[in-house]
Amino acid sequence: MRHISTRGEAPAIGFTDALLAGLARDGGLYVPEAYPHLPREAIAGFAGLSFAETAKRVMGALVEGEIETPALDAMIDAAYASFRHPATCPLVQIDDNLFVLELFHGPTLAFKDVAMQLLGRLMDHVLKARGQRATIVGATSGDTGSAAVDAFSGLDQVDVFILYPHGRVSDVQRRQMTTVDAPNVHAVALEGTFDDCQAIVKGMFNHARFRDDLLLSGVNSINWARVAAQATYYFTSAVALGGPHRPISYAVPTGNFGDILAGDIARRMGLPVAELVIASNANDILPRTLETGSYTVTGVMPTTSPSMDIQVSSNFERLLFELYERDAGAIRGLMGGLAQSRAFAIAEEPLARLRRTFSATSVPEDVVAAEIGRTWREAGYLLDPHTAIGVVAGREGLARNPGTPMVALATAHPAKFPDAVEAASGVRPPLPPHMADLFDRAERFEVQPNDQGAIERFIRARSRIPGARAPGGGETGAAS
Ligand SMILES: Cc1ncc(COP(=O)(O)O)c(C=O)c1O
Ligand SMILES: N[C@@H](CCOP(=O)(O)O)C(=O)O
Repeated sequence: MRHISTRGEAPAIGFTDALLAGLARDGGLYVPEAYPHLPREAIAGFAGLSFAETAKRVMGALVEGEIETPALDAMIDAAYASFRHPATCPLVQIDDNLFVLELFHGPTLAFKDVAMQLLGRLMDHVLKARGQRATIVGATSGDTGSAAVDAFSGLDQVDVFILYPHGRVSDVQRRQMTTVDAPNVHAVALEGTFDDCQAIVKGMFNHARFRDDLLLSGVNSINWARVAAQATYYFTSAVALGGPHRPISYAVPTGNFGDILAGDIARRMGLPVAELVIASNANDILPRTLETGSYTVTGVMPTTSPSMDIQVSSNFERLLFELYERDAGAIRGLMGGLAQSRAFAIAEEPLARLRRTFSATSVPEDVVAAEIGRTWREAGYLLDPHTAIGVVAGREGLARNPGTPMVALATAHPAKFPDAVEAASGVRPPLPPHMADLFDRAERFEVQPNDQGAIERFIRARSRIPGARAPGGGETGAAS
């Protein structure tokens, strides 16, 4: 299967090339030329399968033979063996027809592990087979970075540079990134926001000389393999609740639009999904876009759900590509507008499609805290602030459609955000035993200015790729 760029000006490539490429060379994001379709009977046949067995079928369809099946299956088995729950991603019922899908049983306690544990193995496998090295760059508001550090630390083929917004991630998130003593891992505290980190990462991909010298690769959800690997849990949860014989709804705490896009991918692959609800915190660019048709970037507001303190939702571009019926020229126009004036307007028909297939809500801080308290009192279940936003949105969705089961994605373990959880519920969630000494470990990170040139010099100086330490020429790339 070939993968094409949403901007239409990069060559079509296979799955493994898309895996290593991250961002396409025209600045766009890769998507498959056509989504593989899983027949209803095949999805029904997932009933009773383990998470890993389901992943083999879902990822098998998306990888489509580009990696030999025994090798892919072994990597999937190893990835999900790292989870600390026998069901990998269990469902827990917290109210009538309302379920949370716990995605946080992986090594770093957030949903990112589901894809990242597999991505690390896939990249290592492909790089070794090709005899190549890579420099992985990532932007994080806290969770992608910790998951990437865990998945890639100590690997010979890669150096990892993670940019996070200085002072804007939780202490647990920061320490997960800064206390890993592996020479190939570099945690960079950027003096800026997550959007600034993401803009620099995209800018480095758009700087051809730097990208080529450093053999750049990405682990954010701009990487097609990341979002593809997240589709599995929509299948496992839907089938557990009676799918595909009845549609299931999902409320998804959303920032960069990767997790909810994975639900849309599952739907395009044939899974009956009733509603996909975008659940935002006070950084409400997506609910505003659905309401007004105008995608307008404003300043980022710090909240108790810092991983969702995002204004530029990268993966929305993949959805726009579908809403505009794969008109890459139209996407180039919209993204040009975004780069120039921090805004674009969605045309009437694509907007109508967007409103038919998604709904959205923005949850204020006091409501997040109230939901954590309510769910603890009524169900004895402790939500992290991100998950609480999904639960609020899920309750709203259930009020619209009480007969359809609603799954709120539990994207992080409450112990990652103990201060907010304690303030809202009176309970301080402890870290699980494998992380109990996190606050005793020494930290290692470097503060850097919000400047792409400075970050490129920082990376070159620490690269283990022969020749990459020499300063490169050429213009610095832009973020769009
Ligand atoms: C805990 C948590 N919840 C929700 C999100 C939002 O997910 P996405 O960026 O895929 O929309 C993130 C960050 O990505 C996160 O770390
Ligand atoms: N919330 C994320 C932001 C990056 O998202 P990604 O899914 O594109 O990697 C984080 O925790 O880093």
